[in-house]
Amino acid sequence: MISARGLRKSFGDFEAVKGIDVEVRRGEAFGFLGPNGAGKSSTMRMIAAVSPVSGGELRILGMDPETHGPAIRGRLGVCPQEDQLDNELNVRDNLYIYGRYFGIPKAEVNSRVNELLEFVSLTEKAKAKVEDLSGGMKRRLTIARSLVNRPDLLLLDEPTTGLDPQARHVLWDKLFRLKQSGVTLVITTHYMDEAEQLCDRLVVMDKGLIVAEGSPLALIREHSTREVAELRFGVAAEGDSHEALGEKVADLGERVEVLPDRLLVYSDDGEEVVAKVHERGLEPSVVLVRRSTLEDVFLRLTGRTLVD
Ligand SMILES: Nc1ncnc2c1ncn2[C@@H]1O[C@H](COP(=O)(O)OP(=O)(O)OP(=O)(O)O)[C@@H](O)[C@H]1O
Repeated sequence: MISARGLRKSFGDFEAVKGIDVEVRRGEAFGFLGPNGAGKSSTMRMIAAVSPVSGGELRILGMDPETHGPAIRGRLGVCPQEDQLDNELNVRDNLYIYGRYFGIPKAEVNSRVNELLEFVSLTEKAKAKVEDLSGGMKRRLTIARSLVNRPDLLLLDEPTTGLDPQARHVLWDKLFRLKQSGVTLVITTHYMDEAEQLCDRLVVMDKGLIVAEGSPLALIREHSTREVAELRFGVAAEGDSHEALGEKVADLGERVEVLPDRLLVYSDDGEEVVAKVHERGLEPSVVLVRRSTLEDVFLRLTGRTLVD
């Protein structure tokens, strides 16, 4: 569906995407995970055929975006980072106008709109004004709008940024069902839980480069341990700095990360780490044992957290 080789994007002297290779297969949910400024949106805009490629090779649905932009755009669904809905129109008309814009005949557009309203659970809001919708409803309407032309490939740029946890889960459910219906999804996100929930495969991007690639599970297995013990110490605990405390527990795991507010001890058995910490007379004020996530993978590969 998408094939990129040495893909680059420059803005003047600044290179936002520094030569990446990406292969997205039909029917999968593929993610670009990375912090703000990693180059995810710049990549997505090239894939959407709305921003020219600065270097390398890109094929979307087998076509070159430089020569086949309109043909590509006609077969894509694009859900941008910001909802660009028409506030003057009601919910239904937002979809209707878009369908007509794609040249779909009136009768067909009407049944398509009904179908989409049903799919995103907005049938009862069909006559509501866009400005009266919640953030989650607006996102769902934006997704419905991006599906008007029955795309094979749906591009979603940060689909749940700014939504509350419940609205995010509702949206994930809709995206999951779309994937089951055979639509290929390409998602950018800086939420590792979103990437873990939705993506079959993903690339981790940082500063315009791909730093890792694989399924969420494979990435975690390859770059982290099964569990992590998070230890927080009170102010001036033991009279030691975090670095010094990190030294004291360094041998308890495969590795230790010293963050400004906590220590992370990586081991396959977090409870055992905690027991040994106590045996050494150290008393963290907060202890949490959890499984490793993509956040740990990112930290391992870049030395930074995703929200830095
Ligand atoms: N039109 C532009 N002109 C100049 N610089 C740009 C432009 N668009 C993006 N950039 C820069 O390119 C870099 C990558 O931005 P991009 O939006 O692709 O990152 P991102 O990973 O999508 O982050 P975000 O989550 O903030 O959108 C950033 O440093 C950004 O400031």
